[in-house]
Amino acid sequence: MAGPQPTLLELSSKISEIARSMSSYMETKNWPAPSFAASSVESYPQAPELHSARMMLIETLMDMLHLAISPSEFLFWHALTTKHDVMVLDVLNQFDFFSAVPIDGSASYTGIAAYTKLPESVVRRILRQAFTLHLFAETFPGSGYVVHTAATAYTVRQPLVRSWIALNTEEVGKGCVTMPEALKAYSFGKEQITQKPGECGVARAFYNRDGRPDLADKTYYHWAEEDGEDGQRGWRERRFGEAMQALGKQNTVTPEQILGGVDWGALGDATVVDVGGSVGHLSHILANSYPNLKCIVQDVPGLEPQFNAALPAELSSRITFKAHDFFSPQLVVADVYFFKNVFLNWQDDYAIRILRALLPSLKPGARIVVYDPIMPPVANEEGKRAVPLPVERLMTSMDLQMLVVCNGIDRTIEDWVKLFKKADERFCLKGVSMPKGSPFGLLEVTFEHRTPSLED
Ligand SMILES: C[S@@+](CC[C@H](N)C(=O)[O-])C[C@H]1O[C@@H](n2cnc3c(N)ncnc32)[C@H](O)[C@@H]1O
Repeated sequence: MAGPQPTLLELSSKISEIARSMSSYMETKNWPAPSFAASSVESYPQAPELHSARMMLIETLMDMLHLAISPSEFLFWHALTTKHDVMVLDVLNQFDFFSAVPIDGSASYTGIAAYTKLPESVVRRILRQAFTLHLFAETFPGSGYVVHTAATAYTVRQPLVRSWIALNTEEVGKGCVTMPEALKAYSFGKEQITQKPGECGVARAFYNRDGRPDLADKTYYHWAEEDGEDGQRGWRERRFGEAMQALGKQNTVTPEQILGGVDWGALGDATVVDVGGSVGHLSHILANSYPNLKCIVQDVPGLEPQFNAALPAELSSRITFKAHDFFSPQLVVADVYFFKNVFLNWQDDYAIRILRALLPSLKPGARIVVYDPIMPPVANEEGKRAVPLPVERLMTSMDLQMLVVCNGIDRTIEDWVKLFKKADERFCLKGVSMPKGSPFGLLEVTFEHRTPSLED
């Protein structure tokens, strides 16, 4: 890293300055600030100016923490602690420590051991590391009685987050461990990474351990759909659906940001196909905001019961579910095909197949709306970080999540332009809206259906 280096003192005064301005802003608006207590508010309010300040505060804190630890100790600490942080979260979740402690009271170690059916000695050791992450706490250090903190209380109030934790710790976490093995097997010494979903870290960990070529096209979704004994078949798929719902409930992204710059109202009585729409949470937002819209959620058949369970009665006449494989020709003629967080799962060969599968039903002027991460450039025109460090870190982690789970990718704007052109020259990128501070973008593409002329 060239150029002037920040000092601890400079960083600490920047931290105080931002913290002061955030606190006074919150006070003037009468907004309570989050605390460690179980009764704390769950998050900061959605105000763009507050969000920017918060990202800057986290960036500065991250820089200061790194400097305070020192370069050599950082490597030792990081390699030692982070995997145990993940393991501890996994154990808390799998053995349901969250229910073992009452939300408005405390539990003894003996009580937690009885509830979780784990030896008390291991309960104490797991919790001791958890406390260092503000996951549970003792009423006071050494009291022997454990209470919820704000973060663990969130799992009680929003239980779907537990499926998000499980997806990451139990499935993606194992895929991270086998990722180097997958890279050695399929990509080492090659110009490009393999495009095949069955050759990723998760495949190597679970369903294609021996690298069988006949399983190279098999995806995480196929595996999640079929895994499990008779009555339990599809449990991973259901849990994945819950994890997506939990992510959808995260209020860091507002419905306005998801719906972006598209003039949905101007569509009038239109049909929107929510392709790969999971249990329909995006369609709920759309149908709620625009009473003239009808939505058809298309996804794998196993998600239909969860779709039905999640569908609010007042929207049931306007949102329906249709099992559909998005690699097969699209059969529904619609005004808009909305793909939210779908293409990130697929390398270009597959993404192009998904786009081309739409062609049989695309009428002139039909729109394809894509909501997906848009990978920012590393640096802006001034040669500075293009996005704050915590946003950069979330983006790189999401990109690697795609790599590990399905050999997918988070694309830059240039990648998107190339992808649409390669899929079909008639796809025309009309606009991109990226809410400030958000890693996601909304791409609006129209299908310019030209009658071939003599020059063509
Ligand atoms: C990352 S999730 C996104 C879900 C939802 N759109 C959202 O934003 O929360 C990708 C979705 O694609 C679906 N999917 C995967 N393969 C599919 C296929 N071949 N045909 C249809 N849907 C598929 C999955 O079941 C899953 O719901």
